[in-house]
Amino acid sequence: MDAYQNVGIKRRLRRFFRRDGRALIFAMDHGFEHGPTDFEEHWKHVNPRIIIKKVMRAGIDGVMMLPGLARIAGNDVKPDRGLMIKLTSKTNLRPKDDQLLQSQLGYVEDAIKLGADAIAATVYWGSPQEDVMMRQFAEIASYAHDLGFPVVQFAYPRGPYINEKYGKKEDYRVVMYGARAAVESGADMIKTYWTGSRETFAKVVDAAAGVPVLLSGGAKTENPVDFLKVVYDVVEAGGAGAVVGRNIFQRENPEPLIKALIRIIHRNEEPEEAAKAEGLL
Ligand SMILES: O=C(COP(=O)(O)O)[C@@H](O)[C@H](O)[C@H](O)COP(=O)(O)O
Repeated sequence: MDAYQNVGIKRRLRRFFRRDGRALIFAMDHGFEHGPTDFEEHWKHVNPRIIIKKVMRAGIDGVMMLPGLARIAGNDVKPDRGLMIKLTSKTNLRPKDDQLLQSQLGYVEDAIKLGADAIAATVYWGSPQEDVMMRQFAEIASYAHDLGFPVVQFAYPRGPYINEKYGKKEDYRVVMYGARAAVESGADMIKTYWTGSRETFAKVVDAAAGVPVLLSGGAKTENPVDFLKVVYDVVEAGGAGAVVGRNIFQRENPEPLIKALIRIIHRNEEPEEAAKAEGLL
């Protein structure tokens, strides 16, 4: 028999992942991490209740938010979809030297009170502050697991040594190192960067040894098909889907893009085919 908390972890993960083991999750932490200017393209989306209603209608599998935003809009996330609460963050206002640290801004209890189905935290692997984020993650994961909650790691390699040795943080060797570090530190789901090709992303997936790896969306692409192609390659590489912010909320009407992403992630449709079906081409 499973321990009680293992049942809780499995049940809660199912609110994000469909039977195919894949998920499309909407990210809405940009007002804090990047600043409200991220919403200026479509200013009404700065209101989480407006954009979350749109993504729900389009069929998104889950939503990720910081605790205070979940207080405002968590209830708009339908009960059969996953609510992920992230407990660490940083503002863009910090001095440059402190940008490589994510600080804890809430507690596991807060996420539980808010109805979370999963609890997330970032680790910048390779940062001079890596030790602080490892400890934060360990404390959050240990407590959340005890209470039956899955833990998501935003496993982002970032730091001076990485740039020196690998040239860029998206080099697959360092992305797969971050994914592996996430697995070995106890993550149940991993969010990380695109490595630029299907072949290299497949190595990241292998390094994660069965823990689902989701793409971190990145900046909005002018042509939506370009983004669909990346997500297609992610799932072809064995990735478990995507966590997407700007490519959704920086479009006035994000519903066709979300529906096209769902076709790719859950129905294995090709990018152009999915784009045509949703009127994007
Ligand atoms: O991880 C984040 C920020 O990463 P960043 O420091 O901008 O590389 C989150 O703010 C976002 O949730 C994540 O980037 C997903 O949103 P998009 O990249 O798709 O906008």
